[in-house]
Amino acid sequence: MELTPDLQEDFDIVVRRNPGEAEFHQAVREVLESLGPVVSKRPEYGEMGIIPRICEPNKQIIFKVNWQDDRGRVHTNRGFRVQFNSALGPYKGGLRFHPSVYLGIIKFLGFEQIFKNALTGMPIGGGKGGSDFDPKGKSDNEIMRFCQSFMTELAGHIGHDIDVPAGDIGVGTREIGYMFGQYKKLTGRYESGVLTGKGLDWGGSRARTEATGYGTVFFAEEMLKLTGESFDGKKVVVSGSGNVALYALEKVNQLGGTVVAMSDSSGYIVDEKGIDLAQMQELKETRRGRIGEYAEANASARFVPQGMIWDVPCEIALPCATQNELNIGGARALIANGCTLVAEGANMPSTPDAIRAFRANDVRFAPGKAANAGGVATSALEMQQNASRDSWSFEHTEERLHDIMVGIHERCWATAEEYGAPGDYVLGANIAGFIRMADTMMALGVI
Ligand SMILES: NC(=O)c1ccc[n+]([C@@H]2O[C@H](COP(=O)([O-])OP(=O)(O)OC[C@H]3O[C@@H](n4cnc5c(N)ncnc54)[C@H](O)[C@@H]3O)[C@@H](O)[C@H]2O)c1
Repeated sequence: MELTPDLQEDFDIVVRRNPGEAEFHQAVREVLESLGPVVSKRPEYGEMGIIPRICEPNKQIIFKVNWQDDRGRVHTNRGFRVQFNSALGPYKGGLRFHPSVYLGIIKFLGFEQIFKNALTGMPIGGGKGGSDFDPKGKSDNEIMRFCQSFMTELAGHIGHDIDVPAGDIGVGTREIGYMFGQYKKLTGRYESGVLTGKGLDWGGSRARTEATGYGTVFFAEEMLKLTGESFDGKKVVVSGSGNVALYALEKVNQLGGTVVAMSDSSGYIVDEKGIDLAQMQELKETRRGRIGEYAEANASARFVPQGMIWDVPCEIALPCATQNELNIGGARALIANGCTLVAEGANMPSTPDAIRAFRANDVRFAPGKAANAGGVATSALEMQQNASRDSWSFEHTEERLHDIMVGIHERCWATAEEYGAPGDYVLGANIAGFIRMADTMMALGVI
């Protein structure tokens, strides 16, 4: 899609200033493509330089992380924290440990995060961090030593009123625990609100583990309701088998749908009988095994080591693994097999040409910054519980999450309609998130 000349100029500056950061350019372009109608309606945003200010992170911190493996060998990784925008509250966003991590990945995720957090309506700014450390195959002690060393470098930059990291790919409750322990030791303070995704015994929130996957399904449920449909009896494909994917599976099951395929980076499994949650949790959360083992244990399932999970016929697709995992080939396969709804549990899993194909073929499409916002929203609920030294029930927290997702859906839907693009959740999410941030930045002055 073409950009208006002013937005093109803003985008050219982003590309020039951040060379080689393809994912960051992709995330910025996708947002700018939606903003044409807003900046022409509200020229004051242009006069106050809101867009260039939003595209430039407040701070980008890069640090060295040395650690020793179980045989005493020394390794050096790189750590990142990008504090993108704090107009609406302390920086908030996860930490990713994966060998593909470099500054461009963290910036794309941080940029997405500021719009997502704005959309939730909660008092949280946007940030993201991580490391090129590969947790795969590491012992528990190696993970602990890495997390401690990472936090030794990060601790001086975060705090419950400054920046509150959480989990993402490769970072779950175990890693948050080791990092929280090290932060406590370094600072001498029990500052519960400095990290979210904590264990329930030490300040975590019920339903946080489930929140991103549940929230994605709640969002898709709202989309279905508009045409009088539900998950009941629907065939669903969920990519990934990590935190987001597992709890999307659980909620789809609860709503009467059947998840027939899931994946990890080694391939995918198909089980027309429906994938069993308890077995998958045991395999992925407890044993941390490879997905092919599920097919070895279940006669009704088969493992496909190569190829594309999107070839599996389904009515609903929930990409919940990683960025750019659903390309034009995947989109064409989904469309040809009759898929009518795609909701992103992962961040930016669909490539721009895949999204264009969904639009052109009337496939309802929910972008991650709206559909997966339940995770960060529940992190904000965890911060609320920490601040009041309270602990809510699972039911209460899930109900809050559900209400938040219904609210985000409504906001995206109404905004898309207001700007003349009914049903365009990409445009609705980008504009609704942008306006809340832009108005706040105007109110706070040029700082
Ligand atoms: N955890 C959260 O609360 C949260 C919130 C919002 C968005 N997200 C996004 O959801 C996605 C998944 O995060 P997660 O927390 O479930 O992480 P996770 O580490 O628990 O799981 C990641 C999953 O993706 C799979 N995967 C990674 N690279 C892959 C590849 N190249 N091909 C196929 N599968 C691959 C892994 O095997 C694993 O199953 C990410 O895009 C993340 O940014 C997570």
